[in-house]
Amino acid sequence: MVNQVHKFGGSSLSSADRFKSVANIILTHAQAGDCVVVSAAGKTTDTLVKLWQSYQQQDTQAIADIVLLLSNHQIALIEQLLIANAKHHALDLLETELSIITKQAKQGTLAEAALLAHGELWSARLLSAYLEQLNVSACAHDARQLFTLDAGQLQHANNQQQCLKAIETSKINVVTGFIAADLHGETVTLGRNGSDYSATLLARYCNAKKVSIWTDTQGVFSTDPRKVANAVKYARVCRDQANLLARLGNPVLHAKTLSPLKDTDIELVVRSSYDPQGSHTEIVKLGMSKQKRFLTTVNNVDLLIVDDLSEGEVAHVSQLIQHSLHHFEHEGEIYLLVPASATHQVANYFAGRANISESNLNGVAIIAPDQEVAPLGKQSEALLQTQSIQPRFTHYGEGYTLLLTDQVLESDVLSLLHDKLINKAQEIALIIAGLGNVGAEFMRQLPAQLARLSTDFNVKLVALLRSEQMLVNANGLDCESWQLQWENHASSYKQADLLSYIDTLEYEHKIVIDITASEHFSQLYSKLVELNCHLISANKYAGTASLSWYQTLRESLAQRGLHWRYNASVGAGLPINFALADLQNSGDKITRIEGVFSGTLSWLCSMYDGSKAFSDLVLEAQALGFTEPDPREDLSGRDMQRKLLILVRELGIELELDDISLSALMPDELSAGSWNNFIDNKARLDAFIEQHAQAAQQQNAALCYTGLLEFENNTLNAKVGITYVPKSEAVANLTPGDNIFVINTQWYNQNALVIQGPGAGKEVTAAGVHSDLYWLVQNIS
Ligand SMILES: NC(=O)C1=CN([C@@H]2O[C@H](COP(=O)(O)OP(=O)(O)OC[C@H]3O[C@@H](n4cnc5c(N)ncnc54)[C@H](OP(=O)(O)O)[C@@H]3O)[C@@H](O)[C@H]2O)C=CC1
Ligand SMILES: N[C@@H](CC=O)C(=O)O
Repeated sequence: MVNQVHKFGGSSLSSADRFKSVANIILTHAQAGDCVVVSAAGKTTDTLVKLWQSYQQQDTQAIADIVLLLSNHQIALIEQLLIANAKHHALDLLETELSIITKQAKQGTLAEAALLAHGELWSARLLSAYLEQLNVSACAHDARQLFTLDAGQLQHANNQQQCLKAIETSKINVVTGFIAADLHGETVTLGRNGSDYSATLLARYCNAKKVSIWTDTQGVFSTDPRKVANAVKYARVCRDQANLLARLGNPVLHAKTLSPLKDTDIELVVRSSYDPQGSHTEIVKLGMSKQKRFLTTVNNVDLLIVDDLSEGEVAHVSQLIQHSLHHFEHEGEIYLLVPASATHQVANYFAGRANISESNLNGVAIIAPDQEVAPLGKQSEALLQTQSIQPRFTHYGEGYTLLLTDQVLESDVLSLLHDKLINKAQEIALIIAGLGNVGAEFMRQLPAQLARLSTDFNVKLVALLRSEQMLVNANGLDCESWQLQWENHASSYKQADLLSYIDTLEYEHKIVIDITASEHFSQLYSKLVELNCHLISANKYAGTASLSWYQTLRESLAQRGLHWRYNASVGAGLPINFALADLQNSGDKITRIEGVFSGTLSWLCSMYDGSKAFSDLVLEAQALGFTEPDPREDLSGRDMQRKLLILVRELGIELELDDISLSALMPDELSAGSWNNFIDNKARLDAFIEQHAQAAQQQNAALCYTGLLEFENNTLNAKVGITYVPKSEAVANLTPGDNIFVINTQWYNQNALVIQGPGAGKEVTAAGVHSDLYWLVQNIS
């Protein structure tokens, strides 16, 4: 049974390395019985078209040159991919075919479609032979044996029978795209982007479940990402909008590609063969995804008014000019939007029934949910006028508006339209994990923050999570009354439930905010990134996980263009990460960071004067919301060690947590066992501290807990631990709870840059997370 049809275009097969990547994709994504539809390698079809033109012009020298070019290209591919008999066989066949082409060109018997078909035939044969060489059972099919047309009409019943008979269920079936045969067995082509069409036809004939169009873009974007940097890739697009995009000239999908899928449940996915693990776009049936906004450009078109247009004529002319035509009714007339290069041919076809109404037009189409079309059209006209661009023709259709003008719209104008009309409407989903000390405060601050953001952005809170329960609403939760909703509607969940919920969220951007203290939750990050979530962490576990895990996470974030903010994980609300990034961006080099990076330990050391037991102060710090959920994480120095590692990695230095030496502010034996056990033995902590405090006092110093990162003779020294600091120094005189970061750099050498202020506490930490959220929303939209 054919499970999937994969289709690879010319750019996916443009070199031997690309063929190898395609084979890898097949190895991971295809199974026996699947079909792989291929286009001609690289620019082979263009070269064959040039050969045909030279043949028509009877330019024998050009014919010889082009045949040599084709031969060299194919020989290079074969030589680099095949060995032994497979190679010799492929080279022999190629030589025979090229000499037949040369002979037919001399005799005047070349046929255009049969000539163009060679590109796909070469690709299918080569890929199939290469797969066999990799011990993957594969066979090549010439689609002229599968698809027959009679007077331009596909013979569906017959074709289906042919396909079901020919496709081998125990092999990977590599099928030529783009070509078919007529009733006499003569080659016909399926038109521009015919290989995509071949793939969906094949899927229909073989009852496949899914078609994957592997291309050089990651999917369907809100606009052309090559022209507009802020273009957003959509995870799901409805077939009707994809169809409209195609008819209006958007190059990613073509209207013909979609037609065989009508009334079927076959899934269609557009994904990148350059980034096979990356995210993609699913083209889904109507109602399975919300309608989106798109901006697509229309270049070099003419508008024809056609009289007495009968049913099927547009499809017929589209077939004739090998381009999907869009037609619409406007002020009582039927208009055809025709590429200027095809106007002559179209006008000839209608023989006196078509008049050119406007010519040499460019412009844009905005595709949007019906109710948004009119206001968007008006706004775009106004925006174009601010750029001194007057639309020559404006049409409001079902689900789109078309604005045509004299001039080609450049990237700056498209970016303006996109930012104002498309991006601003994009929805951002917030998923918040952790509603404890800091999380609850974050929620208290959220309504005011969302109100601030709402003037420009569409941010919705869609999930709240604790360790065992979650509260979700894909349309948005009311963040003022979350506690009440939690009491009434929170339900237990498993990680798989959470991930599948996030996967189905129909938002352009998703942000997961981790305000847990959970290592387990941080281990979900890679899956969240696969679901295209941006991340914000107050939690320090991901930033201090093993270097290999951390680097893999960073790579997959970068591959997907996702952000990860974690400013609150060090210094709570203090802008330490921003400062380090800015220093480095300015070309400065950080040579030393020293200070106190724990609010809890700063508070404890400053408050301790012997009048109160140290352990009682620990409980007070806990009640003030300074400590980690288990304060031993602070007392052990582990929390400060984590913070230093986060800073070190921020500087691009590759280090593991245990490379930072540590001495604890408590006796080692108290680290094991339960918190109650610790409380039972708190006298040992008090004695430990008392001893250190006296030793410090004898040196006229203060008992402090500090961290240090320095480079000496190119060697890195990173440590956290107990220090006796002379009482005259700033570190010994901190306001209780303050952090201090003393930063030396190339430019701040003798006179250090100092960042100091509250380094723990729920308000400042929650505010630090909000600062990351604000930054992220500004930067993703
Ligand atoms: N306090 C401070 O000044 C600062 C704290 N931070 C960091 O902020 C984070 C939160 O600290 P704090 O609020 O004090 O911690 P709390 O223990 O008070 O709250 C933790 C929250 O996380 C939830 N949680 C735990 N595990 C999971 C999980 N697997 N999935 C979803 N939710 C989970 C808990 O849910 P449940 O109630 O069900 O257990 C709880 O709501 C920590 O990482 C801390 O290091 C960072 C800077 C400063
Ligand atoms: N427990 C931590 C809280 C912030 O990360 C500290 O005291 O600094």
